[in-house]
Amino acid sequence: MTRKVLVIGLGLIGGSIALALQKAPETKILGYDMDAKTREHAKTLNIVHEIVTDPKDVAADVDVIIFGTPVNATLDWMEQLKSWSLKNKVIVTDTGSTKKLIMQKAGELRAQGITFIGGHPMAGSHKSGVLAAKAHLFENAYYMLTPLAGEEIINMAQLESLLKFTHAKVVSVSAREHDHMTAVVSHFPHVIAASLVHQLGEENGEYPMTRSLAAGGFRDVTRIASSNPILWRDITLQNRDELIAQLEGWQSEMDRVKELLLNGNSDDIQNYFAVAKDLRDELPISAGAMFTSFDLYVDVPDYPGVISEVTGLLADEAISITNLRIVESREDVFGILVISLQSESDRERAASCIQKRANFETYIS
Ligand SMILES: NC(=O)C1=CN([C@@H]2O[C@H](COP(=O)(O)OP(=O)(O)OC[C@H]3O[C@@H](n4cnc5c(N)ncnc54)[C@H](O)[C@@H]3O)[C@@H](O)[C@H]2O)C=CC1
Ligand SMILES: O=C(O)C(=O)Cc1ccc(O)cc1
Repeated sequence: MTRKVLVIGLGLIGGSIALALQKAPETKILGYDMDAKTREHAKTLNIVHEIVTDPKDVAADVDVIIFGTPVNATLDWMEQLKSWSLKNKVIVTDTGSTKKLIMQKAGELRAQGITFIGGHPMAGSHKSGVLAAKAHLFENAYYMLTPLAGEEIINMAQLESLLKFTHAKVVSVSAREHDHMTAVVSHFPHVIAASLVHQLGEENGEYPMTRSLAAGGFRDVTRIASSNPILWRDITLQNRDELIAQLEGWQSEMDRVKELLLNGNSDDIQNYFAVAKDLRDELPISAGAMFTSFDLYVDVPDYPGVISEVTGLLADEAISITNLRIVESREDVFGILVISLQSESDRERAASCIQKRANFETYIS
């Protein structure tokens, strides 16, 4: 019997899950996204087997529902789910970065006989959207599940047997533990990254050259400030309490640093950095594909020689390419050429060259 999986929200995470789960035997992946362009891309790129126009219409026929939506949208969908007709044994899960409010809502679903097991793959990137989706995104990364207390073993086993096709390491934690730990290693660092960029922005008036000097270190610690603002608005709102606690901890840490600076004791200052270095160097090398290449997506018409035409244009302008792949090219639809470049500025130059000289549409996902 074919198992049917419905993925709602086909961006970076939903798209990647859909691609990974296509490897599960006898499994049909249906997908929905509220954005028409995303639906179109998901279809063209074979991210799912079938696109649906309204999830409610197919819900009664699916075995697993997975939300790949921003966490506030997931809460809205969970509310709507209460009025849908569903299979008795349906398993509903999500991929959201926060769990406390989602698992509260899961309790309401359980009261109506619907099984919801929270999920959160700990891999991703600052990129968003369906064009960034990759089948191997979750390989070797942790994938946290947050079952409600007393969740039936059979439901957990079924979900885990599906998720094994992501090749992630599945672990179960409580929603409270989840939101605390992710605040420390993920949510709060995003706030700090954004705040550093704001601080740089304030230099613009008096020292406009500062931003041109922002090199490796600044870029490393602020990469995640380029993430999707809607995603991070929702995560921040849902994990506010933990974030406020982190912020208070950070403020005392900054007071400690201020004290070190005021005292000006060189041993103490060196020791501050030495302890941090040891802790950082001892961090387990955690997997999970984090993408830092500068990819440019180009809609190319399907005619012979089109790829060499594009690469020729870039060569003319001395723009180096680090990788090139073509994702799906079917009769009468555009193929999408993914060109990896060495830097943001190379990507900008490549985009403007291709748009101007070939008149092909480009995206940076
Ligand atoms: N970006 C990351 O690295 C990671 C994100 N997550 C979580 O995964 C979820 C998805 O994030 P991404 O894939 O990164 O975001 P994304 O922005 O790449 O994709 C979200 C998709 O959901 C669609 N969408 C938004 N609201 C919708 C709605 N009401 N109904 C249907 N579709 C809707 C958007 O059109 C978009 O295609 C979020 O809950 C996020 O917290 C989890 C792990 C890593
Ligand atoms: O790009 C990065 O380093 C990330 O931090 C990606 C990420 C974003 C959100 C998550 O819930 C988990 C991982």
